[in-house]
Amino acid sequence: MKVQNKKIPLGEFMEEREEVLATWPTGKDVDLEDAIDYLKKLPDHKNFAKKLENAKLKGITLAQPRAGVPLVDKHIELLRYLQDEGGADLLPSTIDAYTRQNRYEEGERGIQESARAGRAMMNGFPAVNHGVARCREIVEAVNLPVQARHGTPDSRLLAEIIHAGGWTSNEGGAISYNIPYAKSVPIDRSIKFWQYCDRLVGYYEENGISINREPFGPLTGTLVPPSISNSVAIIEALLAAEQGVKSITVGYGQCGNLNQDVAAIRALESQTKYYLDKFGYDGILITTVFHQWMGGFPADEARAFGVISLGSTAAALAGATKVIVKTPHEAFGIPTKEANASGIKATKMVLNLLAEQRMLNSNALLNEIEIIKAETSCIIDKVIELGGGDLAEGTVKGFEAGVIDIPFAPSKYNAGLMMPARDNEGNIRFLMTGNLPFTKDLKDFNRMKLEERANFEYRDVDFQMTVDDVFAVGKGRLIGRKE
Ligand SMILES: CC[C@H]1O[C@@H](n2cnc3c(N)ncnc32)[C@H](O)[C@@H]1O
Repeated sequence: MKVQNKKIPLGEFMEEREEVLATWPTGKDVDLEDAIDYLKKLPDHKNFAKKLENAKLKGITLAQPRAGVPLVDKHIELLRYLQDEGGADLLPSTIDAYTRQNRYEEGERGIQESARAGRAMMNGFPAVNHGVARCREIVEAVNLPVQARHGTPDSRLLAEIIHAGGWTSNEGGAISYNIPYAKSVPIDRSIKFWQYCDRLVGYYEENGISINREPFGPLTGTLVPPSISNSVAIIEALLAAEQGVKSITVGYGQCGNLNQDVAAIRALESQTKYYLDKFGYDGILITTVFHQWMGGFPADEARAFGVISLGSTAAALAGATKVIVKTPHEAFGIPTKEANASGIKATKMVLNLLAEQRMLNSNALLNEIEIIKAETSCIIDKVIELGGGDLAEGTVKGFEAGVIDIPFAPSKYNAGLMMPARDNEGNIRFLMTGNLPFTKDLKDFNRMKLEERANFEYRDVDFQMTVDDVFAVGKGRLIGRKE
């Protein structure tokens, strides 16, 4: 399938909408004129893009949980609790796994079973099955903006329903909701799916409605080097801007070394701006989101709060616009509303204590920013070259060539030739670069940093470092030190 990084012509887009809205009965309730009218009436404090813009202006970091249960009344109860008791600044609706695979029949069954059982029989909120009117009930029941968070390669119908339903942000992207989430969705298909979602946001923007888009930063959430996740975020930001998206939140998942985590956010924000400017997209509101630790969590709740507080510290010192909150139930699964609220409270305690503080520009910080930017530029510039100047085509070719390569990704379209490991301070480095287009200097730098650790631990630089690092945090350490 031919892909092109070009804004979808309105007529072509409207034609495709007919087909998308017909894929499930609730699609027929989406009426763009009615949706624009409804969204125009939403107060600013319920608009995701506006709340992020305000936070960026004030230099504050907002706290947002993940949360989703199958039934509307229970979901409203949950979100109100996280708003009132937890103190959330922004609200999610985490979408269930069936909806993420467009398996709406099972979504329907999941709703019936949850109603019958009196408890959640699915791991999220099936927004497509519930439809526009019920999504609006949620927006009307809370005082905060609502965002769809999920992992859907084909989010076209979901995007139509949630935006018409008053949810003013959608998370995801052609790479970030495909490669880490699906085994066999071709990149060219997910690029087209997400160009549609972004074009829908572009249509709302052309009609005076601000809607935020948030590429999923952490990807597989397992030892992902900052330049890999930053490259993906910037590529998805550029693809979104071409379709008319004006509010973009680029994200990053905490890796654990405080200096590298702050550097990653600083590099991400400035390089996103650099590439958007370079390709002539102006007037874009760029914000950042820091995801608290996405890897294995300690089962002990007190230790879990330690991890949550470290992530909050990194987000605050980095000056991220938003932080995604974990809960003390992370090691077990879907949290209770109480556990979810306590994760937010712990996070906001740290954010408030650090409100007036930022990581200072030390040599270590500036050097790490430069390394991340240099690695990221190598990847993005090569992707554009492979595409003959077209970013969409270059992304397809980039994955085929292993120029973009995400560690531990399930997708069969991911090369899987690169391998990460931590250096002696816990920074994520490249143990193997596979076909990543790094300069010799960058490869030598990464090798040198891993040799420092190997010498310190009297071990070889090898894959065992990676294996030990994968399990370290669950065991209460950052670096998987040789026993
Ligand atoms: C991206 C993965 C993250 O999403 C979290 N998650 C997934 N579904 C839900 C859910 N339904 N409620 C709260 N958190 C959730 C999960 O715990 C993990 O931290």
